[in-house]
Amino acid sequence: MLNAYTGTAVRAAEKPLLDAAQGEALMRRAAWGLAAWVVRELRSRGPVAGSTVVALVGTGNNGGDALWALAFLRRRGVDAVAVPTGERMHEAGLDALRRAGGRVTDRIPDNAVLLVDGVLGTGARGGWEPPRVPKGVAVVACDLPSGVGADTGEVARGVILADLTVTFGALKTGLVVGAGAHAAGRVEPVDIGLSPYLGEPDVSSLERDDALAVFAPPAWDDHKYRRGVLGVCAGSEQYPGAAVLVCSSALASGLGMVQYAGPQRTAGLVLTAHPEVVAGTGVEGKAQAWAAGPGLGSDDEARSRLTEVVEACVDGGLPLVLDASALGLVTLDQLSRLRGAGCEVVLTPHQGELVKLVDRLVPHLADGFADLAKADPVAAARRTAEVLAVVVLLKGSTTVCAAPDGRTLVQNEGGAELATAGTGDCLAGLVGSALARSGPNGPGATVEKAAAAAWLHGTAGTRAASDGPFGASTVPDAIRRVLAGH
Ligand SMILES: NC(=O)C1=CN([C@@H]2O[C@H](COP(=O)(O)OP(=O)(O)OC[C@H]3O[C@@H](n4cnc5c(N)ncnc54)[C@H](OP(=O)(O)O)[C@@H]3O)[C@@H](O)[C@H]2O)[C@@H](O)CC1
Ligand SMILES: Nc1ncnc2c1ncn2[C@@H]1O[C@H](COP(=O)(O)OP(=O)(O)O)[C@@H](O)[C@H]1O
Repeated sequence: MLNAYTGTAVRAAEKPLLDAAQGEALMRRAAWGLAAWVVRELRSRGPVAGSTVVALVGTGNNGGDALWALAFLRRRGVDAVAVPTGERMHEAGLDALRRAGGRVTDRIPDNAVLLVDGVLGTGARGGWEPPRVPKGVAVVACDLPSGVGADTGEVARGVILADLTVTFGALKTGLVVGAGAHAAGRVEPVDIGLSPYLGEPDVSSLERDDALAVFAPPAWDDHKYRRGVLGVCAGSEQYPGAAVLVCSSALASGLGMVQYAGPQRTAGLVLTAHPEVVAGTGVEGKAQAWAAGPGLGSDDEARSRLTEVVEACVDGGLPLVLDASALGLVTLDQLSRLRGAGCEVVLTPHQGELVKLVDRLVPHLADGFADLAKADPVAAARRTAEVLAVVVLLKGSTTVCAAPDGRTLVQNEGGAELATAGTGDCLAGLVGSALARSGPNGPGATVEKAAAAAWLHGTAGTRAASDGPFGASTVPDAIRRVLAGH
């Protein structure tokens, strides 16, 4: 599990150390870590000594880190060049650079092989206008790419995309969410001794082992009902394929059984693709969790199919994931009855569906909510989860999974290749599978099961993309490969 903290929290954690006159020591530790990563980057591209490294240096402590790092690099024989972006530079850092034999110029030298972005860090207010960075120059951001909001990942205006971000004290939320995560590239944290002062993380991310624990292989004495039975209520005359995608993904994740409830023609398609699915028109059976919504449509039949599933979950205290059409049909009364029955409930909207859901079910939050969902998806998912008292999995370039108590997991495994019709149906099948496998009383918080599904889905998407462009029907096979360790 990786933990990330808001920039505000990291600054608060620095405070006791700054009050104890440890500021310069912290900065030198940070700069030493940055310089070490720059050396590794240089080495992977060619010789270290004699290569030109330029740093864009802002007016604050972020610039100070960059100047100290340049001074350390100069001692390794690097041609270390500072380019100031403001009226002043950190005094001690500049002094260190000068003493080490580095130089200050007003433009990026043509022979620079690596650029350190040391303009703005956690003290940034808004964005800036970056200069043009020559092609082929590696970019290493100091603490975070300048212009990325450390608390949210919002990019205000102007940012230089980094190949690597070396971040100090702790991962920042802004480096693992949305545009900030994209701008940061690979992220390497450097320990500067803040851990005792950090408190609870703002958001966390599941790593491979955490996610695979949720999708663990069967125990030697398991039987099919112990491995989990997922009920699927998806697909319609208009969108029959959704039913197949949900069932295929659930099966690929290794369940004991998938039970399908839907009209005959759709059931026929499901059975043609997967004869092992137990299909019927109603919800009777042995389902231990339900996935409802993909391709259901919005007519009376869709509404009554969803109602049937909700009632089955309320009666049995079963977990339920609601996706796509179900997000436009579910009522506040149904959600409250599910909660009352102790059911685990996960809603899986994308940004547009979340805004509509809030408009319809939580009108008092609706004002400005569309802007919030765009700028700060973590806050938007959290607020909705809290008000509706369910887990919200908000889809997008970052998948945000928020629990009603505020616990939030963010996953970034998938790339934009997943933005193709039907991949959300696959994700619904995986969330359903995670809920069914551990059963209603099984271990692991609901939000972790949702995040594990997002991890598997994103990793499968990346796996599928490595073979070229793909459609959603390829995702189940990629899920199997990921679980097989290929
Ligand atoms: N505290 C420590 O000892 C440690 C701190 N550490 C490092 O310090 C970083 C935080 O440093 P920080 O607080 O000095 O803020 P920073 O991010 O450099 O930016 C603020 C400066 O930029 C300016 N400015 C703001 N917005 C702007 C804009 N849009 N466009 C242009 N200018 C803008 C603003 O100037 P002002 O406008 O206020 O005059 C101010 O001077 C942190 O990320 C980490 O790298 C580590 O070394 C560990 C030890
Ligand atoms: N730019 C992106 N980067 C990474 N993943 C993305 C991106 N865009 C969409 N996705 C993922 O693709 C899936 C699309 O789901 P959804 O919008 O419900 O599609 P559909 O309804 O067609 O199945 C989600 O899991 C989402 O997180």
